[in-house]
Amino acid sequence: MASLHFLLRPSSNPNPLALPSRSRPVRCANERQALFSRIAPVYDNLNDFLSLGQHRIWKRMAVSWSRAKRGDDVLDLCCGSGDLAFLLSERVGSDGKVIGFDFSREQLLVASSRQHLLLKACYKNIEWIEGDATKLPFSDCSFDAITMGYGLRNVLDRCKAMQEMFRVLKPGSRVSILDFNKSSKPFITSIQGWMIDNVVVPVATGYGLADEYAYLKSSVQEFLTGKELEKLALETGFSDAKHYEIGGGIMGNLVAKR
Ligand SMILES: C/C(=C\Cc1cc(O)c2ccccc2c1O)CCC[C@H](C)CCC[C@H](C)CCCC(C)C
Ligand SMILES: C[S@@+](CC[C@H](N)C(=O)[O-])C[C@H]1O[C@@H](n2cnc3c(N)ncnc32)[C@H](O)[C@@H]1O
Repeated sequence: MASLHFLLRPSSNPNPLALPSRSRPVRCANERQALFSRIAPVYDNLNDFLSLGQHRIWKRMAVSWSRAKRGDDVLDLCCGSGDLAFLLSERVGSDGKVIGFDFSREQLLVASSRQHLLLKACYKNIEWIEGDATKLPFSDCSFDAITMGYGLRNVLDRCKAMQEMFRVLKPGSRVSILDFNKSSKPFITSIQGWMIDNVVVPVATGYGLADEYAYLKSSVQEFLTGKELEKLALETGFSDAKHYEIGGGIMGNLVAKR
């Protein structure tokens, strides 16, 4: 029986029906948690549709850059519905162990149900844990690799999340962080903004999730550029950090070595 381990705690969102207004930025962790729980039922299908399946390629690249290998203990932070955790699971095999970690129980429930539906033997090596990326419940130097897909931009205290990743990684191991690229090229920024305004938000509106997807644009604007991400990693203590632009510059991936 595959492992399902949620740290049980009451929902921290007192009123999940109180949607944030598009004019008001999503500022507190509870609001973000509620946002990701609301989009959980459609998240996977919308990613496939909106990226024309490209996000699967970007996620494979992120997992490959983590250098996770057979038998490793690995962590997928902000795992959501589990795409990167499933890819990691195939790489580390049944001798390895994958932890998918997220603060949205609804996302973890989707991940866990996919784990049971996909029926691959190696997926038994995945455990889902509910918690906050800025307070990881793991000992120092526990993991051989960490991945994080579309997570860091959404975490309120990015410095703390980076410090926690550094703490739980074994020396010599890598973290691979995939996200939208906050480009310094105005052309890329305009294309990205145009896609969100004219494709992503109109499609999401059809599911009653306009505000949730409009948040995407402001979150990319408030994110760090590739150079700033490299600087953050080095300041956190990582010995090496390199940011790669992918998907024509729309996406980026930071690889940092402890
Ligand atoms: C992978 C996608 C979205 C992930 C995602 C991340 C978030 O932080 C969210 C926050 C709140 C709500 C939703 C999300 C969320 O879904 C989909 C990305 C779609 C893009 C707009 C990219 C479209 C790309 C092109 C179709 C492909 C072009 C590639 C080519 C090589 C130039
Ligand atoms: C856009 S989704 C990405 C999901 C998945 N990694 C993927 O690539 O499809 C962002 C995820 O980060 C999680 N998240 C955001 N802030 C978090 C935090 N502080 N602690 C734990 N999870 C967080 C959300 O619940 C959500 O599932």
